[in-house]
Amino acid sequence: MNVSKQSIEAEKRRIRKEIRVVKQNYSLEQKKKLSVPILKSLEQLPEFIEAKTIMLYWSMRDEVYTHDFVCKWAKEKRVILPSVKGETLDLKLFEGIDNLIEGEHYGIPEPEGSVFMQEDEIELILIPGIAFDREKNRMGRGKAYYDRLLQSLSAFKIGICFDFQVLDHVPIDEHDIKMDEIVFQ
Ligand SMILES: Nc1nc2c(c(=O)[nH]1)N(C=O)[C@@H](CNc1ccc(C(=O)N[C@@H](CCC(=O)O)C(=O)O)cc1)CN2
Ligand SMILES: Nc1ncnc2c1ncn2[C@@H]1O[C@H](COP(=O)(O)OP(=O)(O)OP(=O)(O)O)[C@@H](O)[C@H]1O
Repeated sequence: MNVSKQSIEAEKRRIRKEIRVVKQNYSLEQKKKLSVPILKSLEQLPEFIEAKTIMLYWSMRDEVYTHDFVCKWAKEKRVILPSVKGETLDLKLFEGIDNLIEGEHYGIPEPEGSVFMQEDEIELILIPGIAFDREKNRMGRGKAYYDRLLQSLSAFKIGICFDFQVLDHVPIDEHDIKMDEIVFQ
């Protein structure tokens, strides 16, 4: 691995640590409250309003809280969630909380059932991240799941986060894929 790649990864590690510390100042309840206005602005974007098939995520404790949002919009739109499959993400249709099972590796709830194959029908993807910058760069948890997934999808990409996750600059390497929009508050 060359020197610049090493320093990018070191910088990403430093940022992940820094953000983790800030997040510890907020309880789950506080994060749920902070998530409400963020999701409100998401719902107002024309790209969101118009999309019929959207990929969301089932939030982990440190992310913008999406559980109620997923259930709400699944009544109006086709909602897809990621399912961890080795080093890649499968896409699966959300068919209600009762059909969620614990995912492999990280235990994130994900739909049980067959893989959603019509990838090109996904119009919008909501993507969590550890940090974003104003150039719409994103860095995630360091496993490159979304970077790999986004290579093959042409949907409108929206990064979502709390305001303290927006930095002046996040380090990027050649694999990192820019967002089309960042929603935060
Ligand atoms: N809600 C949610 N679902 C998602 C993702 C995500 O970021 N958020 N993913 C996006 O890629 C995929 C899962 N990727 C993950 C990659 C790494 C870790 C992870 O390293 N966890 C650490 C501890 C948590 C942390 O780093 O803050 C661990 O298990 O030790 C978790 C999930 C698919 N589903
Ligand atoms: N599309 C890809 N194919 C192969 N390797 C990749 C790809 N994207 C990134 N990598 C490598 O995977 C490692 C982790 O990448 P990176 O730090 O960019 O992940 P991330 O954006 O934080 O994670 P995620 O996308 O899961 O949220 C790096 O060594 C990176 O070079």
